[in-house]
Amino acid sequence: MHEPDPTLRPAPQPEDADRALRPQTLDEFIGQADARANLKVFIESARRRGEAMDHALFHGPPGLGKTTLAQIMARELGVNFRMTSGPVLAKAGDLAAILTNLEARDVLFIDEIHRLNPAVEEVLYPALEDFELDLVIGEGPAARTVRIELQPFTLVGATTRMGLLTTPLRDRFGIPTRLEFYTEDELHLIVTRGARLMGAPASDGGAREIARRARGTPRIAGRLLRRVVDFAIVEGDGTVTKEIADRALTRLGVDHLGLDNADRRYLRLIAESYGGGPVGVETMSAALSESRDSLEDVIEPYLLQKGLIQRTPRGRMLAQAAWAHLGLAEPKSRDDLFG
Ligand SMILES: Nc1ncnc2c1ncn2[C@@H]1O[C@H](COP(=O)(O)OP(=O)(O)OP(=O)(O)O)[C@@H](O)[C@H]1O
Ligand SMILES: [Mg+2]
Repeated sequence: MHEPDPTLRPAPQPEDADRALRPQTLDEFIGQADARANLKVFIESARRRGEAMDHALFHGPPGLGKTTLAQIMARELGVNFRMTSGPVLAKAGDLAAILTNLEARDVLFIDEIHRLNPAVEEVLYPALEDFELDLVIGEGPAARTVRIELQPFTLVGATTRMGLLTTPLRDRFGIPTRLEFYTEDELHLIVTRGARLMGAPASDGGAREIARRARGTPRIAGRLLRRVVDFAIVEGDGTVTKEIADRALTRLGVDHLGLDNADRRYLRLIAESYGGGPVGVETMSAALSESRDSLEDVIEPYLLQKGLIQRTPRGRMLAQAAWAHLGLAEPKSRDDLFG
């Protein structure tokens, strides 16, 4: 048995219900059809060859299933799942301790891999390519390098910010996979399955209302479902109907497009303070007291996907659909003003 490693944090502890809703196999996993079909082939091939699967990188907005997919991969490969994250690995030795404890073909999951310390990242390169570690032992004139052979393993990296990965790191992943927002139909299936697992009856219309307003994101769908079930139990007969879902989501500040208060504040700032833009992301970040990262990772991807904003070289601009959604009149175009 290995010593428990302090830098290996346990999987984050979401609400129990969240864990219960997590799909356990690739077949149970709904959506991401392309990614899933490809992974199935790579997993099956690695199994037949009896080798470690090639390293995989999952990127995309939060809550789309990166961690879930990594866990499923380990399960389907029939190997251990070890989990850590970029910011937790402070020193090269932290990573070395984890790597030397891996068993053959294990899956090592590194969340937020774009936040790896450069010194730690250096250690990772030869580990990924040749399953070797070069460690410096001792200091000063007595220092020497020892090479340690590792068991072949599969690194699964996850990031919300592909652009922040260094090129050498990105190039070492044989299987880069981009996760996309889910369609309303896919979320409908996810909500229906979730309601069944929670033992909460949901009408087709109720499940669809939640799906429509879940921002294309299974994690949000699960969260909204739990809140709607609360309302159904207290203010209805326990069934998730379209009416209960609509009432609950409106009370929670989730509008018909699935936008919440933070999304609307973002749009209103561009509309009301900057005449529709363009406005730079740093300015937005200061005005909203939100970190630039959370604007770029969490808020903007969905607004872009919905065609509510545009990114231009001079900053963010409101699209026509956003004015309509906010119920505001679009100002006359600058051509009209100056023409
Ligand atoms: N395809 C899916 N079907 C059903 N539920 C899903 C699916 N994908 C994700 N979920 C659920 O959504 C939640 C979030 O998934 P997960 O933690 O894997 O997202 P993530 O991409 O790792 O997010 P983050 O970037 O924030 O770490 C989990 O509770 C999981 O049960
Ligand atoms: Mg995750």
